[in-house]
Amino acid sequence: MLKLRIPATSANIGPGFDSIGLAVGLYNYVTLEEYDGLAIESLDGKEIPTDETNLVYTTAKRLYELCGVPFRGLKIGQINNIPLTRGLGSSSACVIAGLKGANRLMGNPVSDDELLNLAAGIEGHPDNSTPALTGGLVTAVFDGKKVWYVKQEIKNDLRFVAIIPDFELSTAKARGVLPDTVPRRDGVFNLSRAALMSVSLYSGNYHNLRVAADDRLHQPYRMGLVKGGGEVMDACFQLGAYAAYLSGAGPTIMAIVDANLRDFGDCIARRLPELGLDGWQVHTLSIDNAGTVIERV
Ligand SMILES: Nc1ncnc2c1ncn2[C@@H]1O[C@H](COP(=O)(O)OP(=O)(O)OP(=O)(O)O)[C@@H](O)[C@H]1O
Ligand SMILES: N[C@@H](CCO)C(=O)O
Repeated sequence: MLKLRIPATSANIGPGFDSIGLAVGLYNYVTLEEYDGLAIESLDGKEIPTDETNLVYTTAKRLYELCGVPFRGLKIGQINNIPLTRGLGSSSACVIAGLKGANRLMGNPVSDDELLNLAAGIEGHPDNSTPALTGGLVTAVFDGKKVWYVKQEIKNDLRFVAIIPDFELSTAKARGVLPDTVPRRDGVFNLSRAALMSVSLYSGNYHNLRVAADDRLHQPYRMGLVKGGGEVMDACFQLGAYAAYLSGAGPTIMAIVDANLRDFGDCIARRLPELGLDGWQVHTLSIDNAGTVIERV
């Protein structure tokens, strides 16, 4: 039996739509073993699909088929700490668990880079799936077949404070509100900031982050789907965050704060009820530079 640990991921980081993402220290755990049939158990009682539509199962089965290895079936156990459909890469975590786990069960016939290509093909974009496997800060291009990427380990002097609404927002719905074309000035606005975000996080030039996190490609269109999101962003800046942005497709708001700002998470959690946002959760997370780990064989 295998046990995998897969990190949550935060994609886009403001302007890097479909191209920049990072992994954080919030983990799903998945056990996998070959089995005659299908048995999927949610070990923490969270509601997940336990039939043949389960994403860990479908991706694992797909890799067996791609490799031409007879597929008997799988027994899967899941601990699901990454909240579903909240912009923290829950689907990528399943895809990576299925691919990495199946590959190991078959004796590792496929390279990690090829697993990343397959994962991006399944997800449609590489900004969650790549850091979910590699960890760290990832800047990536998916050309439809291959992911061209750089992983950079970033220092542990930042905290990523995930402010998670009590409602879901599927990636499909959040992509559905985006326009097909954007003005050239918005393209220039974003590409300059995406480059600045990537290099500023890596180099520790955190004073750039507030400007670098601004975006005109997706956040202005999606914020209408996140009731209270604008107020939460304002509160993050009042409390001293370097930056705040819509994590992935939302609805989670992610604040980037200095690690020395130890009470930021408590302060924002106290502010939420004042904004009428009961039921939201706050997790203060560190960068995960390790990526997916096979903890036990
Ligand atoms: N632990 C899990 N077990 C099984 N299926 C899951 C699990 N987590 C997510 N999924 C599947 O992935 C879907 C959510 O994917 P979606 O892309 O909408 O959100 P997300 O990955 O959390 O957000 P984002 O891509 O913006 O970070 C769920 O509806 C479910 O089908
Ligand atoms: N880049 C993706 C991340 C969500 O999977 C989006 O914003 O739609």
